[in-house]
Amino acid sequence: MPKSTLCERYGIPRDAVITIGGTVGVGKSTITMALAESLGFRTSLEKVDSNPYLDKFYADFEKWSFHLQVYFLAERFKEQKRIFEYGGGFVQDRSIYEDTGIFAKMLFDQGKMSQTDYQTYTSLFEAMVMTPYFPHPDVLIYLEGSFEDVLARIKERGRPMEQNTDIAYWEEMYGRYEEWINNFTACPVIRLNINEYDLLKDKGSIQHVLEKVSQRIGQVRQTMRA
Ligand SMILES: Nc1ncnc2c1ncn2[C@@H]1O[C@H](COP(=O)(O)OP(=O)(O)O)[C@@H](O)[C@H]1O
Ligand SMILES: Nc1ncnc2c1ncn2[C@H]1C[C@H](O)[C@@H](COP(=O)(O)O)O1
Repeated sequence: MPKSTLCERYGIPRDAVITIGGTVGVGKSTITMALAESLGFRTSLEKVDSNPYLDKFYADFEKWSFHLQVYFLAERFKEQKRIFEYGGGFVQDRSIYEDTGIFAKMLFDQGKMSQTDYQTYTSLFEAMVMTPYFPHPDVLIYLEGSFEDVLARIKERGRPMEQNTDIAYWEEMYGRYEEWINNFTACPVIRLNINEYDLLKDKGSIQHVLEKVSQRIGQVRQTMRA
């Protein structure tokens, strides 16, 4: 079936922006690519291999936290601009809200980023959000699973810098993600448990995700009409 027909069948606008959120290793990149492929959308992926600070950051959080956050912010800003200029039709791997609400805040709270650096970072973020390039996504698909499953995926993926990171870092992040999503209101949310689909064993399980997106977009439209 042509991809445009799939969008029509599921009532997903061709200019929609679908953002995938969730903790490290939960499966964001995998579902981003599958969803974009099935809808004929573009992807906005996090580039890990070309990140000049990530390895250094994992080796010394205090020294590199500010550099890394500014780098991620700049990369996400460029991606937001690209999405805006194409007029949507994107699946985005991680939201900018997670950079600020999870990572930067956690580093500051843990004393791994100074107050001055955190303030500079926050004011940069606020200035960026005020530009036209930051419309809210149409929907955020939040991936959730047990901590044990997420940890197993991080191990299986095997990025060396992540293997050497203390388990407490992932545990703290996992807890913060739960709290963050419970209070998230910037756009409609779909909570998707990672046991509800398995794109590695069954590519067709993307249909289940499409149905959920379709239902949520339908609900939003109904609320707007009422
Ligand atoms: N349904 C699945 N079952 C088992 N492993 C999965 C599944 N989806 C993704 N993975 C694996 O989990 C690891 C992390 O996935 P990835 O998409 O890179 O996560 P993220 O982008 O959230 O960090 C990868 O090794 C990936 O192949
Ligand atoms: N804003 C961030 N601060 C610190 N580390 C970050 C940030 N965004 C992503 N990361 C790290 C976490 C992982 O090691 C890689 C890629 O993230 P993933 O969830 O695997 O796509 O970058």
